Amino acid sequence: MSKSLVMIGSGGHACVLMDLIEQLELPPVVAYVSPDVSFNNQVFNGITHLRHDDDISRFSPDDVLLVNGVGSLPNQAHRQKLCQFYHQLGYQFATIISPNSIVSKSAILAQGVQVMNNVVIQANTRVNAHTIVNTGAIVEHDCDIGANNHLAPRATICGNVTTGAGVHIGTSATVIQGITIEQNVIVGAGATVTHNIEQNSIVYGFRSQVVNRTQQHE
Ligand SMILES: CC(=O)SCCNC(=O)CCNC(=O)[C@H](O)C(C)(C)COP(=O)(O)OP(=O)(O)OC[C@H]1O[C@@H](n2cnc3c(N)ncnc32)[C@H](O)[C@@H]1OP(=O)(O)O
Repeated sequence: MSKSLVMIGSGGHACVLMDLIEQLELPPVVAYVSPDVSFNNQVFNGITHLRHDDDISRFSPDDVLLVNGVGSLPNQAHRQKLCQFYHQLGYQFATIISPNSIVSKSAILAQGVQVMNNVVIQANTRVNAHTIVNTGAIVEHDCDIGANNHLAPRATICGNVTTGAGVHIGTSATVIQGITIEQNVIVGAGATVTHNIEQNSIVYGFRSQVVNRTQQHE
């Protein structure tokens, strides 16, 4: 990666990405875009502050890559809209992979994917564009994770799971093997998903059922 970087956003997710960019010894972040005029965060000291999205035109798409530092929470489309806005202007996004993550050589990570610290992504898994695989998440083998997903901290995605676009897997949630989760689903924090989930659903909680194993196999 030889182009300089421009950070979109200046909140918590952007600060974590700034740490990773430093650890990875990537090219410098030459500017950040944030509407916040009273912003006072040491992480961005000395870096050009662009207050409006349109100010990006000070940098040619030929010279910079963008890093989407806007975090992702359920029911918030802001991050995705910004991606579309900048793509339409011809800008491309950097893919950031923490040096403290384990990513299989056979995994495929699309443009703009962000893999944070202590993530594991196993063999033959694909992660589509602009998805965040957040701190400590596990994505097992042969998964197909959709675009603009957020796998929140410590989410566990077992093997052969498919997710549609815009899915949020909440922190510490578990999806068992072979499940399909359709687009725009929210899996709540700590939930365990054992059935396929239809689009635009919210999944809460975990229902433990106790079945006598002897009777089960009679
Ligand atoms: C680096 C970072 O910090 S990344 C951030 C990671 N964060 C996450 O992944 C959070 C994911 N979000 C959640 O789990 C949310 O609670 C959601 C999206 C599932 C639900 O949000 P909302 O629809 O706003 O629900 P709301 O907060 O109004 O709660 C409604 C009820 O459901 C309960 N509830 C909410 N979330 C959950 C959950 N994950 N599991 C069980 N119950 C829940 C609430 O306690 C509340 O119950 P009550 O009426 O008895 O008090």
